[in-house]
Amino acid sequence: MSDAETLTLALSKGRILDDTLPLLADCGIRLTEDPGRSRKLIFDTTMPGVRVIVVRATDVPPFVEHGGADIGVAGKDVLMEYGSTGLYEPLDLNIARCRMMVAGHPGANERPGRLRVATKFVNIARRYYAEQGRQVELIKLYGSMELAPLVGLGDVIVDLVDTGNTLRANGLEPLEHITDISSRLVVNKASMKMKHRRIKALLAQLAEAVDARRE
Ligand SMILES: Nc1ncnc2c1ncn2[C@@H]1O[C@H](COP(=O)(O)OP(=O)(O)OP(=O)(O)O)[C@@H](O)[C@H]1O
Ligand SMILES: O=P(O)(O)OC[C@H]1O[C@H](OP(=O)(O)OP(=O)(O)O)[C@H](O)[C@@H]1O
Repeated sequence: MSDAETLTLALSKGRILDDTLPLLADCGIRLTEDPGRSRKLIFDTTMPGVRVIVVRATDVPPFVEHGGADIGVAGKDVLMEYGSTGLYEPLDLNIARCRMMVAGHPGANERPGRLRVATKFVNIARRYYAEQGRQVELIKLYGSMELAPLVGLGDVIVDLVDTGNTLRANGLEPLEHITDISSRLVVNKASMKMKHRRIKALLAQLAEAVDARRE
């Protein structure tokens, strides 16, 4: 199959890969090697002309927007933080569901004056507090946000919460709900035109697989 007909799908290791592989399998697409056991970054699949690349979660939007992949799966958090309009986002895959929350010690968000907010989601936090008309100081972190309020690095955090176990284990509480999060299928705009027939068919299959799981 020529390159013009090959579909490249960008996934990220971890939750997205774990949750997307069963959906792809429902569409008859299986990786020919286990990505969990391989150091490879490009995987063939059982569907001719469909290959999967494995990138960091935050790298899925730039890979898809700039043509390194035709299609990708990314969390809404990652897409909101990325902030570009250069991607189509045609399908909510309803996987990796969680909530973007403000969290901290009880009442930490009610502290008067400029709130210090530790987060890896600085763009989302900036927009959220701008809408609230609240002055904040943002402290950019790359992980383990829950640690910040425990050691006095910021008053609150903006982070993802699912079961609430991580917050509880660290004596913190969810304080404000910012938005619900799930993973979305994103498509390169040029690929949508050039490979329309193949992408449309895959989208329809995935939409069906997502619906079947809701039932
Ligand atoms: N606790 C959670 N429950 C459900 N979904 C989650 C949870 N945490 C994150 N997610 C979703 O899964 C996506 C991928 O998260 P994952 O933890 O696998 O990667 P990451 O740690 O953000 O990536 P990286 O290690 O490259 O920084 C997130 O962007 C988010 O949409
Ligand atoms: O409410 P819970 O079910 O406890 O989930 C919330 C945790 O999940 C995510 O971290 P993740 O597990 O991805 O680890 P990370 O810090 O390595 O990103 C998020 O950043 C929280 O720490």
